[in-house]
Amino acid sequence: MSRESRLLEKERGQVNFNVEELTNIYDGGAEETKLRRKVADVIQNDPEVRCKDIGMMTREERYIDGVRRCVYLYKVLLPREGWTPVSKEVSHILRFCMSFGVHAGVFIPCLLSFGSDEQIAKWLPLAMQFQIIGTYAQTEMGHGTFLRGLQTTATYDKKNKEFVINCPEISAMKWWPGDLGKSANHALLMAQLVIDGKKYGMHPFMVQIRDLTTHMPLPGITVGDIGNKVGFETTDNGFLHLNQVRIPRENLLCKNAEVKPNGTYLTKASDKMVYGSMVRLRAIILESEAVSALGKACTIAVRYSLVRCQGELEPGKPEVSVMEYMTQQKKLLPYVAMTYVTHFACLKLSNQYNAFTREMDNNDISGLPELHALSAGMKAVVSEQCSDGIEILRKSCGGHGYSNASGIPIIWSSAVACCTYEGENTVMLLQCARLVHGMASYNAWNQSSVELVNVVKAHITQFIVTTFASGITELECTKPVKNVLQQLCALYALSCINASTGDFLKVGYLSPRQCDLAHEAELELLSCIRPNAVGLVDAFDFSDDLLQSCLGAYDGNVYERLFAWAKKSPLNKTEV
Ligand SMILES: CC/C=C\C/C=C\C/C=C\C/C=C/C(=O)SCCNC(=O)CCNC(=O)[C@H](O)C(C)(C)COP(=O)(O)OP(=O)(O)OC[C@H]1O[C@@H](n2cnc3c(N)ncnc32)[C@H](O)[C@@H]1OP(=O)(O)O
Ligand SMILES: Cc1cc2nc3c(=O)[nH]c(=O)nc-3n(C[C@H](O)[C@H](O)[C@H](O)COP(=O)(O)OP(=O)(O)OC[C@H]3O[C@@H](n4cnc5c(N)ncnc54)[C@H](O)[C@@H]3O)c2cc1C
Repeated sequence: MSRESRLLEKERGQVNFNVEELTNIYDGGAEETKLRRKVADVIQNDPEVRCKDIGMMTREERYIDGVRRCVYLYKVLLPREGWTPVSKEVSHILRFCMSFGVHAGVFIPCLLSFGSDEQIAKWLPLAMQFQIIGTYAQTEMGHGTFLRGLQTTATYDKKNKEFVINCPEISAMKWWPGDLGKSANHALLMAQLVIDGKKYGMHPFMVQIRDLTTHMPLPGITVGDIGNKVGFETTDNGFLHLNQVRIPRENLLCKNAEVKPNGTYLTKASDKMVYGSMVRLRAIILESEAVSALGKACTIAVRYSLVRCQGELEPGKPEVSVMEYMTQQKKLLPYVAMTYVTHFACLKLSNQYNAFTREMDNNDISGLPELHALSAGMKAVVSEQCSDGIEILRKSCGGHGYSNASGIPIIWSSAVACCTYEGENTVMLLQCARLVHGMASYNAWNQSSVELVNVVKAHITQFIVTTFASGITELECTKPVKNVLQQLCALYALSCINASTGDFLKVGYLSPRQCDLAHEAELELLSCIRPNAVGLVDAFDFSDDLLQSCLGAYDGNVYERLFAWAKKSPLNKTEV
């Protein structure tokens, strides 16, 4: 056993709470843990679909690997295991990053949100069996945030009972939709509806873009991949230009509004229902795309920091693990706390979303404005805090943190996108401010928007802390687990306060002495939590396969893994 493995084993011996109990709480119960592990075992024991190290792959190899694994998953593995795309098991499969995230996670749910019963009956079975592969095409080259500015039009042709879809200029081209570039043959396309020269705003249309046999683009369609990005390498974000493309009248997804054969426009629900898909995604992607990513980065950085020996605390004494340095504890442990605290706040948000969908089934959408405000604010605050944290955790691993061998750069490159998609964060914060504080006149409004953004960040952080604090109070668990959760709650709250003492001092909410006390209390908590650090990240229960990290493996064998990984570099195929 290597020295590093022995160090980690010693650390695990001093954890003072039941790690399995905390895993069960994090998962939402022992049965959930059992289900998640069963799925992980099935995935990891099937070489056709298990996670592999993509660190050395080209962009094209990563895309092809993601598509191949995904098709195998749906065509072979799910039927073999007796699982359907809506089985609970599949919700755990999304953790194993593959392609078709937008098809499965956006296109299909939006079809269910916007389609009539007949339209769902027509397209859903095809989508579930991948006979059609869809994208959600809303954003254009020239507009992403300002939806009322979208330029793609859908003009109703009464004579032929068709819509004519057109991108009037280059900036109207759809740009960014995931799975669009090479995979999708259909698009759930958002366009401005026009009837007899009158504009009715953004509406959803089902548009076939490729031939189902040859996969060639249909007439009037120009489609392709937008090129290399910061991350999301397994996803072919694409461009789509439509030149006078005709679709049947029946392809307007008409749960909320329809156009009669004679061109009469009939609305059936609030025009805000068209925004529903964005509320849903903001409410449910945070856990899988931001918080889970932070948990992986914490696992890697904590395990590595416990085995990385560097320097002496006392001259002449043996080298210590970098986790003994208070600065390292300050870098890592508040983000371990954030993972737990935001995980449970996101759970509350998704529960609120599910409650809203039940109200919506009874035609009650009165809760939509509040849910829009909370989901927009949470999406902005949590995605930013998590992605900022992942970068701090990467830097805390020194040089090896800068290598793909650590696994953290790939984790960060995917998580940070959550600050932009589904609503750019600043815009989301301002939406939350508007709904929480009311809309002043546009000029007073723009002049105060910088402060409003900060006010909303504080508002949402307070929601996160109070949600977790009340959740712990109600939680039935052993005392050691409750104690460590209370420490994490206090650490997250204090780290947020200490990052903003200026605001508290400015308004006289805290005195300078109280600010000193808050700072001292945080340092004391770091020391209290330090002995449990490895147990807290072990409780996330990320397998080595999921982490794909030479620094964060469960056994701590960092150096052997690093060297074995480097030797696989394509540059090492030849000595010269
Ligand atoms: C489980 C998932 C699995 C896999 C997926 C994995 C990864 C996903 C990766 C990528 C997917 C990404 C997809 C996308 O990015 S899709 C595109 C997302 N785009 C956006 O979010 C656009 C953001 N812009 C907006 O939301 C609006 O334009 C904005 C709200 C910013 C401004 O609206 P507008 O300009 O129309 O004016 P306002 O006066 O501000 O609003 C009008 C009115 O409507 C209300 N409103 C606005 N938005 C919403 C909403 N979402 N829900 C409810 N209500 C909304 C707003 O409050 C105003 O109401 P009122 O005051 O009563 O007039
Ligand atoms: C990885 C990834 C995947 C994506 N997947 C999809 C997809 O599947 N389907 C899809 O339709 N789209 C997708 N998108 C596009 C995404 O939804 C948009 O990029 C996003 O909505 C932001 O819009 P934008 O790019 O036009 O930014 P802009 O709105 O142009 O933002 C640029 C800057 O302007 C500021 N700004 C804009 N408006 C305001 C305002 N009113 N007040 C104050 N500041 C403002 C913003 O804060 C930002 O700083 C994806 C994007 C990414 C990165």
